[in-house]
Amino acid sequence: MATAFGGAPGDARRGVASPRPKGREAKNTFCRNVTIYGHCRYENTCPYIHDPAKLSQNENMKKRFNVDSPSFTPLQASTNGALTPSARSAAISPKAANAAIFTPKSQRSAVSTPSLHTKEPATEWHPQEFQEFVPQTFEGQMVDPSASASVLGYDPFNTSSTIPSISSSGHQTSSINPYVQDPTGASYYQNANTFQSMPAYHLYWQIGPQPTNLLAYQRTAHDFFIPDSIREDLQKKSEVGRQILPNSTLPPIEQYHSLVCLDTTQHKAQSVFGYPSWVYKAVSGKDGNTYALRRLENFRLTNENAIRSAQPWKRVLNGSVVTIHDAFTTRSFGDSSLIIVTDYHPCSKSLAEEHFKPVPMARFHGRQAVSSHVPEQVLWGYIVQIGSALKAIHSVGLAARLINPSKILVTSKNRVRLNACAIMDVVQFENARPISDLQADDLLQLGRLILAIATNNQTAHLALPKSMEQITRSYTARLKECIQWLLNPQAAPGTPTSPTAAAPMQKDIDTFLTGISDQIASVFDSTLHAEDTLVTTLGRELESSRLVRLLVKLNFINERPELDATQHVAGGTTPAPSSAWAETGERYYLKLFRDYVFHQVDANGLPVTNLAHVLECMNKLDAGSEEKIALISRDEQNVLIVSYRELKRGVESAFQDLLKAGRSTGR
Ligand SMILES: Nc1ncnc2c1ncn2[C@@H]1O[C@H](COP(=O)(O)OP(=O)(O)OP(=O)(O)O)[C@@H](O)[C@H]1O
Repeated sequence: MATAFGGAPGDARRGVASPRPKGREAKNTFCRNVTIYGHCRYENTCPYIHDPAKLSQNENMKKRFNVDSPSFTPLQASTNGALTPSARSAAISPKAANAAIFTPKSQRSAVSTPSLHTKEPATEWHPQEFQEFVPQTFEGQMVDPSASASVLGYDPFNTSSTIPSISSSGHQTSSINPYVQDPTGASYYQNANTFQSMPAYHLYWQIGPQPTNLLAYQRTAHDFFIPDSIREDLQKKSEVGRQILPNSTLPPIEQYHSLVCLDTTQHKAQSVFGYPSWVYKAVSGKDGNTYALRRLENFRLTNENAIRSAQPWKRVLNGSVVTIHDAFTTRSFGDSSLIIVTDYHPCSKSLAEEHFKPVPMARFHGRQAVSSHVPEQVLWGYIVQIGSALKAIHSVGLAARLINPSKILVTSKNRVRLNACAIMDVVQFENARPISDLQADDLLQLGRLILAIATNNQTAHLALPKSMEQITRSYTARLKECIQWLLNPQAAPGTPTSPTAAAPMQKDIDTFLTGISDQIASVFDSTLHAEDTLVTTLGRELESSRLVRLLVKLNFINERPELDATQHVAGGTTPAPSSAWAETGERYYLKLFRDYVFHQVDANGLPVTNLAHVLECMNKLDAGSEEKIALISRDEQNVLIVSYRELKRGVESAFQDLLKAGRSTGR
């Protein structure tokens, strides 16, 4: 059996001597027999030289370097390093000028590192098929990098249907903007207009930390989708946000309809507002958004200006304040009620529910669960977030007035928002206190809130020395100092707050934020980490949506015999109705590919539902990989060997025909 190199297997191991030289080569070689045995038995017929004197002069000269050797001449500067045309270079075919740029193998194969011991399959070279690589996104948009955006007339924020670009000839051309709604929907699919063999980007670009024990090309199924916890959380929120009560007796209020009560308490006593209060989720008929409506039952408006005091709150847009949208009174419930319209945060609960809700333990016959210790970092998170909310509120001359565990919403893990702003301004409009008093009171209430959560006791401030002892035992001196500062009454002018301080300590939100700046930096850093994680997650979803669009495309085109008939009538390329998808048709393999991807069965004929297989196939199809797959007909009589590249070409052409057919029939 001959190997690829023409020798018999094992030749190399047996150490066979190299073949005897022939012709001119032999004439310049001294016979080894003369060297070893002193004479050659075949001197008459042996092609080697037996007389040392007969060795050619040329051969000797070649081996020595002497004065006759040609001197070294560098290439002429004018040629810029290029070889001057010589007889040798002239022999190269002019076609070589069109040859593709050399690309190292390792770069060509992005799939895996090529093994040094594996032979590359011999590929036929068709120069017309291979072009110089140009990233697709910029194909036809090669611009002078020095050209400014204004010269190009390109406004990245303009949503007009085309993006002007400069062609290689320097003329401005228009290319499709894939982000614009287009009636045909064609531009929504990547590479809609042309067949492109390689995607212009690296799929599944990795951001952030990776599992270390995987090879470069390996992925886990989780790498393709957002983490289960986030997905579950978002899905729950979406479900709860869309929830409606079919037989609800709650009336629509103004433009708000589909009311759902969010309060689980059946019997309402007077709440912190002085009125029984209810919270509803409702959909606005004006903008279709969902809002939270807080209703204060039996509220009588005695002064028109009272309701106007909610107006400035609309301008408080802070991440730690539930945004206020509107305030009005209504008689829709059969009484006179005050309604405050705020942002709706699905699946949220109050800080009271988070930290003070008794958890009955069935195993211990109704006894309450032992309180759990709240980590200090969580408490600092609350302090910084509420501090930021107070900064936004105080700087527009308002006061939060209610910093109470039941009126602070926990909208996601450790994310809190003040939820009762504006209400006290309306309700206690007549007996309003000076704003400086109210703002100082905000700081005091914040101190009580943190003390209550840290000691797991809502009335901890009533037994302050004992509570502070508890804080000393469980938390750092830094946190204790912070709580003490907040709980201290406003320093009177001229009273130094520390023995070393000459001037009285000013007690306002700015002083407070300056005092906790180290903690703000640490919370800010955690927020940045959380943001990085979310961006990574978003990146994964980007690729999932790409696959969804490819799947949609596949399903649009697969098995459309009726479309072939339309094309035939409309002058399409398909020869006869339904023939393209028939067993002899040019699109038959797309049908088989669908079976290959989705309808696989195991050796026992049982369906295989392997997500990794589907993702692998879809990505290879999208990339137009050269890899070949065997597609087997359903009766198992025929096997078609097709590359993903051919499949991709087939998908594109079928989809283009589909679009053409849609346009020609006016659909
Ligand atoms: N803006 C909002 N978005 C989403 N849910 C909210 C919103 N405001 C309140 N809720 C939900 O409504 C529930 C009740 O809120 P509320 O402020 O009435 O608390 P409460 O404990 O019932 O206090 P009170 O005894 O004063 O009525 C909260 O636990 C929360 O789940």
